[in-house]
Amino acid sequence: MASDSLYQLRWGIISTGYIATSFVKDLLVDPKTRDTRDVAHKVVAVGSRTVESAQAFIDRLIPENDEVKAYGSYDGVFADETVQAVYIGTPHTFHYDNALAAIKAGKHVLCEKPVTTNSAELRSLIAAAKEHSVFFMEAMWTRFQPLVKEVKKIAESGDLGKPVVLHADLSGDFDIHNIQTTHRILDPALGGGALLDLGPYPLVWAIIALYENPANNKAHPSRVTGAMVKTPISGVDSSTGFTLTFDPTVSSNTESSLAAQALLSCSITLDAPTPGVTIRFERGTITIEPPIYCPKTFKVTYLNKGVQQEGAKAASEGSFSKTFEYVGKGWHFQADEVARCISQGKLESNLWGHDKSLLEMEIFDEVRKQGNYVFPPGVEKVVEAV
Ligand SMILES: NC(=O)C1=CN([C@@H]2O[C@H](COP(=O)(O)OP(=O)(O)OC[C@H]3O[C@@H](n4cnc5c(N)ncnc54)[C@H](OP(=O)(O)O)[C@@H]3O)[C@@H](O)[C@H]2O)C=CC1
Ligand SMILES: O=C1OC[C@@H](O)[C@H](O)[C@H]1O
Repeated sequence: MASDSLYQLRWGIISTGYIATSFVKDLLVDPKTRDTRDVAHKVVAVGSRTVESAQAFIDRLIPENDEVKAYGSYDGVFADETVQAVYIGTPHTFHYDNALAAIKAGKHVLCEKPVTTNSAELRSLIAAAKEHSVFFMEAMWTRFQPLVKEVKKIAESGDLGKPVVLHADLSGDFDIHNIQTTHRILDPALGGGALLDLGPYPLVWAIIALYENPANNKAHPSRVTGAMVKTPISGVDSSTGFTLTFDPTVSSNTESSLAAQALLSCSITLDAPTPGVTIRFERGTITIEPPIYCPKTFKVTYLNKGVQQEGAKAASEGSFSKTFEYVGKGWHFQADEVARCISQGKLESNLWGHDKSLLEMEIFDEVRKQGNYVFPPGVEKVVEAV
């Protein structure tokens, strides 16, 4: 594709709940409002468990487009030849089956977080996507926020030194004493609890600031610890704390000089704290204001400590803050990445590739193991052979 031409991606939408609605509203925002000029989006089909719900979704969100097809099943969207890419917005425990069906139908896939319920399911999906030569990505929208690009630039410039400690929390009060136990946040059969729903966000910040730091050289954390508080209402985790330790290592395939820890937490009974993320470096601190999934404001404070050390760069004095604004809620940036990758024939994103989703799911497996959170039988469609 020539770089000055516009590539329009034709989407099929799976499910009609909260996140599918939010995503489609953002797909309909004019890409030029965010200075995106190379890609654009078109919704061509919507699949729901009932055709009435699919049609109501279209009437509500895309009333002026009478070419969008409504299907009373997800399979209808997978079989639709006009659909190039499928967006999956069902509860966690359906992601594996829905994504696999889409991949087998030859569709590119953007699947909500957490991409699967465990790492074995994800490995199976990655293998299927490669076999069918389709693009596959977890909808980790935070990674594509404009603020993240800027924070990474500062964090990796060397002015602040290396990162040492990262604190991140995403909590949200779901009023768990007054909602039904069949709500996806409480029901273990839907992968309920804080870790799988909110945990991806503190973790994505650890991946952005520590795992992706060039000094880490893509080494995995050498230790992961986790502990869970379970609610007696349904047995799912109401709060989870987990830590990742990155030790300097030299091995046959990696050499990392990063010595850092991430202290991460999430809760379904509390509001989000401020700041939501604190990244402490040798010579300064970056804080991120909530919501940490689509943050708009960060602050950098320079300590100017140790600048006399040989090789240390002199940092600026004091502190500064920066705020970002854009039209829409921020889900469109990941859609642009999907369209861009597909237009370039890529099967995964460089920014949020398969390795990062796999790291996420392996960490969640370990934290659930240490927290003794076992899903009901049948939830995990693929399990690792022991
Ligand atoms: N990226 C983000 O910011 C967010 C991501 N999410 C993620 O999106 C996923 C869905 O969350 P959310 O939109 O809040 O959930 P909702 O309950 O609002 O919507 C889920 C939809 O999935 C479909 N569905 C299929 N089977 C079932 C079932 N057995 N029970 C319930 N729904 C079913 C339904 O659509 P239909 O009837 O049309 O088939 C339903 O509307 C989760 O994995 C969550 O982690 C959620 C919120 C924000
Ligand atoms: O992804 C999410 O972000 C915001 C939360 O409120 C929601 O439950 C979660 O799924």
